[in-house]
Amino acid sequence: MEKIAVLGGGSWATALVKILSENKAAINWWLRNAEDVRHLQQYGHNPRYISGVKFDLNFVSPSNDIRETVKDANWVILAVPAAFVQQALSQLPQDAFQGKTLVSAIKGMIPGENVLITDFLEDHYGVPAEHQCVIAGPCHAEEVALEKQSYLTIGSHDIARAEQFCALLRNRYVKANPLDDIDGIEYCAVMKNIIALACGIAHGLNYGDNFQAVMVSNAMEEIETFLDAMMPLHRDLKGSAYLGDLLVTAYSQFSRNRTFGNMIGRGYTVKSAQVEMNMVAEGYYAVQSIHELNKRLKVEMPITTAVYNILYNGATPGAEIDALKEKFK
Ligand SMILES: NC(=O)c1ccc[n+]([C@@H]2O[C@H](COP(=O)([O-])OP(=O)(O)OC[C@H]3O[C@@H](n4cnc5c(N)ncnc54)[C@H](O)[C@@H]3O)[C@@H](O)[C@H]2O)c1
Ligand SMILES: O=P(O)(O)OC[C@H](O)CO
Repeated sequence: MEKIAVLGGGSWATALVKILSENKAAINWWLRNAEDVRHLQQYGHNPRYISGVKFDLNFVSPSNDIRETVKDANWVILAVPAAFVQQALSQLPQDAFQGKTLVSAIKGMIPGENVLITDFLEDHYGVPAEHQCVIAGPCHAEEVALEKQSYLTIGSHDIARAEQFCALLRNRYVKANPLDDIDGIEYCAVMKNIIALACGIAHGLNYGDNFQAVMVSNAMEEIETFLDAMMPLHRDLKGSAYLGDLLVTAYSQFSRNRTFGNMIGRGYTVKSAQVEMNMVAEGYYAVQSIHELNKRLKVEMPITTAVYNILYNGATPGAEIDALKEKFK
């Protein structure tokens, strides 16, 4: 039997534990909150996120001891927001992941270091690139809970390893496919969150679907320009791990980033939007990282720049979106 450690207590970790445990893998599940662990052990539900999902505790062992959770696992899935990765892993020794496959389910970068999660794991924990996978694709935890048809893409330099992980995920409502462009899909997942923030901001300012469609079309060009400058490769951005993920985030009622942007467009401060959400909009942190990286690349990224100016430079959302309106074709 596969032994899988899942790290994180939010919506996505909860959805992944549902998928994997229903396939009868043994899951050690680390949540930082001891109260949530006790609730899960007693009632079989995560009290905070997608709490309608009931777990079979014959397959799921919740714990708030991260060392124990990771110890015997051959797969370790990281599903905490990027901003809290360093804090979460700080209790682990540097060789904690030796001989294991690390799977990042995170769509974000390490703030300050401005590196992808896979690069962070290689640099700080010595996990070789070929021992890593990422989970990509347009998939909201809320729809997994409802068992709505979903598609995941598993990126890895080691395609056989990615295929092995796909096999652990596939079920009646989840299709999973391997892909070797691990860095491309990781960067794209980071950038789509920034675009969803921009879509939310525009919506909050009362722009409609016509404008959003043009925003998303321009965003695809912005993502392509950035990826080509950062890591040139012939890739088909029409694939669901790229365009599909952008679309679900930009349009879905479940999107954290769009919701956060919408509040900013309606006049909330960053702090009040964060307090009201209870969930983490990765794009808030990502825009700072991408802005920093682009100081070196110097490619044209008008949407990213507008979101950065609004969130970090005190620019007025109305003025920034008005400026974009003139640039878009
Ligand atoms: N939710 C989805 O549908 C979905 C889908 C694909 C990928 N992801 C990615 O999964 C990752 C996890 O996001 P999520 O949606 O599960 O989170 P979430 O927004 O549902 O929940 C927030 C999480 O952040 C944790 N948290 C909040 N403040 C913290 C702090 N100060 N220190 C440590 N942890 C703190 C909470 O405990 C909780 O686990 C993100 O990178 C996200 O982009 C999410
Ligand atoms: O759509 P968001 O902003 O909730 O982000 C979650 C996932 O990345 C969707 O694939």
